[in-house]
Amino acid sequence: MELESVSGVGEKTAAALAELDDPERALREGDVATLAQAPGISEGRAARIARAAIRDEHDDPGGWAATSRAREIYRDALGLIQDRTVTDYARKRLETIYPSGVPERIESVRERARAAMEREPDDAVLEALAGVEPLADPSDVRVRDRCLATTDAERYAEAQAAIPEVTVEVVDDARQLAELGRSYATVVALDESFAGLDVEGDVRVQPDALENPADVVPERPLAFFTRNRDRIRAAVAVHRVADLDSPCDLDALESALDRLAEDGSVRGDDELDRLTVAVDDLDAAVSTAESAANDHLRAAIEERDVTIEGTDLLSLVERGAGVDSLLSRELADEYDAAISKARDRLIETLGLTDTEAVARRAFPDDPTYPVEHNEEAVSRLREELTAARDQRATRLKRELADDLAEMRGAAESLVETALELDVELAIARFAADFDCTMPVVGGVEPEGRSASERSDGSEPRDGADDPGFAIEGGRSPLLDVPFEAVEPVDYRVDGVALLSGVNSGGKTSTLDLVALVTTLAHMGLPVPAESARIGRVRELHYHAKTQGTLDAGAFEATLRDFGALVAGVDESPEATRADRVMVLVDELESITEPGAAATIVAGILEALAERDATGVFVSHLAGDIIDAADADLTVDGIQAEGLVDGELRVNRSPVKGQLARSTPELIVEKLADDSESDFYGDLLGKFE
Ligand SMILES: Nc1ncnc2c1ncn2[C@@H]1O[C@H](COP(=O)(O)OP(=O)(O)OP(=O)(O)O)[C@@H](O)[C@H]1O
Repeated sequence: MELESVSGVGEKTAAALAELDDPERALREGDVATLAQAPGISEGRAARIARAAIRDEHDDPGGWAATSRAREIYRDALGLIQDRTVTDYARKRLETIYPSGVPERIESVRERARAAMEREPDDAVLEALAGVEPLADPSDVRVRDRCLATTDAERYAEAQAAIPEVTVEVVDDARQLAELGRSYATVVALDESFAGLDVEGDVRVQPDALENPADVVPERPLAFFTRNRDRIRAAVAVHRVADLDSPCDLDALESALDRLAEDGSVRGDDELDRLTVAVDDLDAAVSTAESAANDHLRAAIEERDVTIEGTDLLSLVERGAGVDSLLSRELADEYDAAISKARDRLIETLGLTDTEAVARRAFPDDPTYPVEHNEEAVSRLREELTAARDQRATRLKRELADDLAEMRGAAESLVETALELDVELAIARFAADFDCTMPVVGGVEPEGRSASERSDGSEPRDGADDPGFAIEGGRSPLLDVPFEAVEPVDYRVDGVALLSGVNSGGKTSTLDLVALVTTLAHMGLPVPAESARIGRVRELHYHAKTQGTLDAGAFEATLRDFGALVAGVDESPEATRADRVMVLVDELESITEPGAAATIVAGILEALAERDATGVFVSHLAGDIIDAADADLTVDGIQAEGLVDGELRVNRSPVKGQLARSTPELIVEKLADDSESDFYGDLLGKFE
């Protein structure tokens, strides 16, 4: 896929995306989280790019939500599902689900949503999901205990490029190589010419080392697991609690991860632990052993009566000799015992085995008082212990890297499956929380079968493929009352209809419900209704109520919008199904004075009705609009069933073909019933 061929992706964005490991995959799969890792690409932009890529794939012109209110309803619908995600990934991933008029696109999401609705959202799974995140790139690895060596300048550059984690040294000869052997725990010589060379330390001759970098630096493959250890573990936990099929032996993966410490080292190896402690505690152990020797020697000297002949004393004083020679003569045995104690103590404290001989040299044979360790021997011991520690650590890393290497693909798929499960569970919870069902969209049944292609010979559902919509038991989660208190609404419209109703009867809420159900249906998602049939449309135009009368300029602009809308539908006189639009308008009359408004709304409705559009226009002027219209217009009404304790009791489902009585009329009627006076009766008569 050419990155620049994605709509809206210019040269700069394409360059940013190209920095990703596999931008084509991320685009194809709508992986917003990965796209957002490209430099300078925000999450919002990443979601737009992913949507554009999906649109391109489906030849989808976009722009289904054609007005700002329609886009708000889409955001609200998406928000309801996003609120039910656990991971940030799923939240962003859902951004790639958008309303579309393209049947293949709708069906591909519906397929997924159907599978999602089969899932049981379980608290334990949600808890486990909390630790899952998309896999991150490991940070750069730097290894200091190993080096590569070569005599060849070209090979040097090659080595630097192939294994940048270690230092590459140029050597002239075996002597220089041997020197390196003393500075590094392991030296890998790249030249064949060194084969058979016998030098001290861990110096290997491996001419093919650059072909297998993981062998030299097992830290490289391990870095992926070190960086992502906790995420992979969480994904394993998700697979266990959700009882998902796993691509590898989860126990083996977990136990391998258990061996990996947070800093990338291998843990749980007694020998490595011993060597690590020995290096760390060496100075302290030497000084304790030294003190023990001195304590022994001091006690011995204190207890001892030393007889010294006069001539000896004289010679000592004359020669200015120290007491050492006296010590060696008189206390040789005691000194030996003290030194031996110090050596044993050092070996025992550090648990030394292979390096015992060097450790013994840390305390000299020649008697001195106080006893002093031999710094050179201690340094040598430190070097040997450090090299042994590092060599063991590398060997263990190599073994662990080998074990884990074959599980990398499985680990990646575990994390991906867990994250995608979160997307599905969010849809499942949305569907469960709001009693949703899969709607019939554009004649395609909930289970994905087209009404016109029934292979089992059964009759298609009546009117499944018709324009308009029919919602039964629709309950909008966007209402300002708790969902349990939302009264179900039945509403069906074929063509265009005026919706009248008492004040606060729920006209705007009904439009919102129709917009929400239509939007969700075109996203390929379940809808909050007992059942719903939605005619497929190319665009949704939802115009919210304007606050107050518009000035001349704004009024003209609004009229132009409607003019363009009508003209847009008009462009395809053979209005095929794919060209249909849905228009929802709330109290357009508020833009200007009532008389003119009724005439304008009537004109727009007539034009839309002629063009096979689906439309609902909420209006308090429904009666005047019908009068102003030349054609027959349908008017539905949200009726008050009466006044109870000064409150209107409303039937929230619009009654087809009935102009709703207004609130003032209902109040006058109540007063006429209650009062003796003829005034109210006469007033009531004027409403007819
Ligand atoms: N289906 C419903 N179930 C429960 N409450 C509802 C329902 N529909 C509407 N309501 C309640 O009625 C209130 C008024 O609804 P809405 O604003 O839709 O009425 P309206 O007819 O458009 O009012 P207006 O006459 O001001 O245009 C809502 O805020 C909500 O509290």
